[in-house]
Amino acid sequence: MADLPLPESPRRGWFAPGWRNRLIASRPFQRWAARFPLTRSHVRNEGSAIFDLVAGFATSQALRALIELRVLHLLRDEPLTAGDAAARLSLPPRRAEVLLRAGVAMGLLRLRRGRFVTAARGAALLGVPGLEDMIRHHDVLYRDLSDPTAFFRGDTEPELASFWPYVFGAGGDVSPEDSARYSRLMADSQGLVAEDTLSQVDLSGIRCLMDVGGGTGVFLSHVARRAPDLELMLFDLPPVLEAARESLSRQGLSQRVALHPGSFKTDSLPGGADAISLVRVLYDHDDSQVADLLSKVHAALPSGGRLIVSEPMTGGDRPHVAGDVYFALYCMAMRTGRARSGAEIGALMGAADFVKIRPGRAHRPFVTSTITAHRL
Ligand SMILES: CC(C)=CCC/C(C)=C/CC/C(C)=C/C=C/C(C)=C/C=C/C=C(C)/C=C/C=C(C)/C=C/C=C(C)/C=C/CC(C)(C)O
Ligand SMILES: C[S@@+](CC[C@H](N)C(=O)[O-])C[C@H]1O[C@@H](n2cnc3c(N)ncnc32)[C@H](O)[C@@H]1O
Repeated sequence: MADLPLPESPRRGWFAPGWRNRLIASRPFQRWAARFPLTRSHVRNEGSAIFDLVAGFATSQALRALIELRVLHLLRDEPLTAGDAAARLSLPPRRAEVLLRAGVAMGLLRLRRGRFVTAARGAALLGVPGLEDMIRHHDVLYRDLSDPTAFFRGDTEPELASFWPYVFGAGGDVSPEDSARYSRLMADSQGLVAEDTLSQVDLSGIRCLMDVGGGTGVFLSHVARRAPDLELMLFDLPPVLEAARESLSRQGLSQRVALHPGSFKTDSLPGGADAISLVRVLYDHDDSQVADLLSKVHAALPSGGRLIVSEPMTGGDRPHVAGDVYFALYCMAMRTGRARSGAEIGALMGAADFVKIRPGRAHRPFVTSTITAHRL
C-alpha cells in the first residue's frame, strides 16, 4: 500500500483518519470497492466527483468561449448543424463541433437530429442579469490563478484588483471605459443580490434606510419598489454617486433617494437613518477596516437601530464551493479584504456592540447570505 504523507493522527484504531485514508488510497481496496455491490455506486460517484475537480478549469474555459462567441444567443431560436454554426461563428468546423459538443455535455446546449440548440439551462444562464459579463471578466481571475501555488504563497501580483478600481478609492487613473465596465457589472449583478437580500430581511418597522457603499443605488431602487413609504439615503464615494444620480434620475427615483457623498475610511456616517445596509461591502476590506466601519455604523444609528449585512459568505465549519472556493479565492486575488463566515461577521458585529445578531435563511449562498443586528 502506498504510504500517504499524512500527519500522525491523534486518534488510533479502526476509525483513525490516517488508517482509513491509507486504506481508501490503496489500489487493491479501490478495485475491491468498485466491484462490491454495496460500495460500487459510491465509488463511481466519488470517481466522477474527483474528475469534476480535475477538469473544472477546462469546463470553465469552454463556458467562457461559449459566452464570448455568443453561442447560446446564436442557438437560442434557431437549431443549427455544426457546419452552419461554424460558418456563423467564423470557427473551423471541427473546432466548432468540439465546442458545441462540450456545450451539450455541460447541459447548456441540446443535440437533436444533428442540430444544436440552446437548452433550458443555457437559456436560464442568459436570463441571469450580469452573469455573461461576470463570466467574461474571469479572464482576469484565470490569469491570476495560473500559478496557484505561488498565488497561495502570496508570491504573485494579481491584476484583479485593478479591474475594480473603487476598492482603492475610485477616481485615480481609471479610464472612463473601465469605470463604466465595472459599474455596469456591479449594478447588473446587484439585481439577484437585492432580490435575495429582500427575501431574507424584514424591513417592517424601518422609517429610513441608508445603504452604505450602495454603488449606483440598485439595492435602494429594489427597496423603493418593495417599500413605497420608506425614506432612502445612499452613501458612497463622490464619483460613484455621480453615476448614481444619473441612474436614479432615469428611474424617476431622484426625489426618493438622498445622496450622501463621502468615504467611510475618512468620514463619519451621516445620521438620520434607523437602519443601515452594507451590501457586498465588508468582504472588500480587512478586519480592522471592517471593525472601524461597523463602529461608524453603530455611531450613526439611533438606539434600536438596525444593521443589515448582505454578501456571499464562507461556510464556516461547513465550507462550500461558492464561499470557500470561488469567493474566498476571488477576495484573496483582490488583496484588500476576505470572504468571511456568518460567525466571523457576527463576531465583528458583536465587538462593535451590536446585539440580537441573526443570520438570514440563505437559499442561494452563491448569490448572497445575510445577517442582521440591532443597536441597543
Ligand atoms: C418551460 C419549460 C419547457 C421547462 C422549464 C424547465 C425549468 C423550470 C427550468 C428552470 C430554469 C430557470 C428559471 C433557472 C433559473 C436559474 C437561475 C436564476 C440561476 C442563477 C444563477 C446565478 C449565478 C450562477 C450567480 C453567480 C454569481 C457570481 C459568479 C457573482 C460573482 C460576483 C463577484 C465576483 C463580485 C465581486 C465584487 C467584489 C469585487 C468582490 O467586490
Ligand atoms: C462591491 S461594491 C458593492 C456595491 C453595491 N452595494 C452592490 O452590492 O452592488 C462596494 C461599494 O463600496 C463603495 N466603497 C468602497 N470604498 C468606499 C469608501 N471608502 N467609502 C464609501 N464607499 C466605498 C464602492 O464605491 C462600491 O460602490
